[in-house]
Amino acid sequence: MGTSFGPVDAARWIAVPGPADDKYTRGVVGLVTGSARYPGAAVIGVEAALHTGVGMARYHGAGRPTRLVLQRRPEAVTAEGRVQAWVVGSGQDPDDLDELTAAHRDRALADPVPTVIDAGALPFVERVAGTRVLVPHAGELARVLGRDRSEVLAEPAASALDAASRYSAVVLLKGHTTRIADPGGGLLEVSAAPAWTATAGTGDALAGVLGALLATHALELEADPGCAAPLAATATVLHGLAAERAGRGAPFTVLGLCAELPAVVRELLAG
Ligand SMILES: NC(=O)C1=CN([C@@H]2O[C@H](COP(=O)(O)OP(=O)(O)OC[C@H]3O[C@@H](n4cnc5c(N)ncnc54)[C@H](O)[C@@H]3O)[C@@H](O)[C@H]2O)[C@@H](O)CC1
Ligand SMILES: Nc1ncnc2c1ncn2[C@@H]1O[C@H](COP(=O)(O)OP(=O)(O)O)[C@@H](O)[C@H]1O
Repeated sequence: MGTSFGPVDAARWIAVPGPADDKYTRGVVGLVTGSARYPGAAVIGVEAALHTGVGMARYHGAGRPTRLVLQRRPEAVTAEGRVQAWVVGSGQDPDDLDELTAAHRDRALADPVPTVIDAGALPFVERVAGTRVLVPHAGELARVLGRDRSEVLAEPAASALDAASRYSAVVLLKGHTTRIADPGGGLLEVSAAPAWTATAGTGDALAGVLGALLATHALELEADPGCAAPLAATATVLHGLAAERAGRGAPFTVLGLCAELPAVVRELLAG
């Protein structure tokens, strides 16, 4: 039904910095992820974004996730400032979120730049001012559509397309085959990841990879918001190939997946 999207396609969507670039022209991604309940999701998203390649990652959240992010990645910037893309909602429960994080979330959702909307931010999709990229798993998409999870699993492509049309969004429905639906009815399919990828936290990493790709393609997205769909497919390819490299037919950890991202980028650029 959809168009298959693979490594050759993905290689076209990796921004390579040139001699005239600085950290700001490369692109800054902002993350409002994690919470007291799920602090690790904050660390994973930042780790994934930095390993995908970005000029800067800004992180905004509560005290504990912020400390953990800085402990792992001192290069993360916690001061507020402009970003070219946001990642919002991984590791958050909208019914159990502190006021500071909720305020950061609401500011990010109102910023008219491309925004990755994950997990706890999905209920707020209609508030998102910029180009919307939803990254639900089947259970989350079911809640977004008001359907049963079994219905989404039975008709994944149609479900993703429905949500894309309803919310004028790119919808990346995660799974062994990941479907990327756009509001115009386009559908891309990516099957790059081993089934070992079904482990807690890999979705948080995917959101970070995608945030980095959106931030480093700000000019392309401004000229054509439709670029969000191939960029979402590219994130899925990078993530799947990094999972394959991290596990090589065996289990792996999410930080191990993130550590493989630069090698995957190198391989794709080498052709
Ligand atoms: N390290 C971290 O901080 C992580 C944080 N995460 C965050 O955790 C939050 C919740 O994500 P979920 O995808 O779990 O949320 P969901 O609410 O989509 O999934 C929970 C549902 O899974 C089912 N379920 C739970 N335990 C089960 C079991 N043992 N066997 C069968 N079914 C079971 C139940 O139906 C439950 O309602 C999100 O904000 C997500 O981003 C996850 O990404 C995991 C890693
Ligand atoms: N059977 C599978 N084969 C390959 N990849 C999978 C499989 N199941 C899940 N994945 C991938 O693992 C990731 C899981 O994301 P998600 O469900 O959001 O987990 P979490 O919220 O724990 O981070 C997604 O990238 C998804 O595409």
